[in-house]
Amino acid sequence: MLEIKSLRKSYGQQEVLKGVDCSVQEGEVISIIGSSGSGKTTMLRCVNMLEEFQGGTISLDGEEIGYHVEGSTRRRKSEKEIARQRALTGMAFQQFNLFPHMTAAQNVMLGLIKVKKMPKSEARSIAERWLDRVGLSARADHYPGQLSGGQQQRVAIARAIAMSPRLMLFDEVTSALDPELVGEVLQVIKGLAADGMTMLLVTHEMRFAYEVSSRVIFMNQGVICEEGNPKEMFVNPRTERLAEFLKTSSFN
Ligand SMILES: Nc1ncnc2c1ncn2[C@@H]1O[C@H](COP(=O)(O)OP(=O)(O)OP(=O)(O)O)[C@@H](O)[C@H]1O
Repeated sequence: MLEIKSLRKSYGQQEVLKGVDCSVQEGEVISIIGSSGSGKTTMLRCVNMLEEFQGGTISLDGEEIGYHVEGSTRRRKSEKEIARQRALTGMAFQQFNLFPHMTAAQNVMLGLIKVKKMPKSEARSIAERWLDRVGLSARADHYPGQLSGGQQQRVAIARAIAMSPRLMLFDEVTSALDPELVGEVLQVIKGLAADGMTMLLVTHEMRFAYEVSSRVIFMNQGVICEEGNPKEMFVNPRTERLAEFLKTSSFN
């Protein structure tokens, strides 16, 4: 469903993605691992159209998405087109980015009303359903400031999924959480994986990547260095780089 071909992305003179090729099939749960600065977050941000890229293509269900810049000109897309394409992928971030003056339910409803043009009552019932799914039905009318970090992250995940994206992107969603709150968020992601949602996760939680992923992608210096089934890869890494990375990671 997702096809990334020869993706290249630079920030100024620094080339961060140096030709990434990756295809994702429906229902796959893929963890992207690798040391800091290897380009994991940048890759997700290109897919979610938060970053421009200079080379390659990203296609979702055969449709080319993303911002490709050729020389100094961007392939022009209308705002409407960008909003529609961005809604094809949902993204949850390390920082939850909830609107503090809106309740949990209102945060989830916002995109449904503004982007999907849904009537308020319908948006509310979808928000309630997803908040219930992430274990927060009793907190629907609480403001982010009244919720723990783990609860806020679960609202952020519910907000992204309520938009019915084809693909969910998770960018280190547990990194900003106190250790005792990590489990509840990982549990929600595990549940979504069990439901068959297609997802790409950037994570430093190696044990989680091992348990939940159908495939793991190891990135190093802007390229995919190794990929495969975590059960094989983590036990018998083919490359020295992955072996070294696993030694310094939390996987043991
Ligand atoms: N907005 C930006 N402007 C300039 N350079 C950036 C920007 N965002 C990221 N970079 C650089 O791009 C490189 C890749 O960053 P990226 O965040 O994709 O790595 P990562 O693998 O996700 O790392 P981490 O695990 O630390 O999040 C890094 O060298 C980073 O400093």
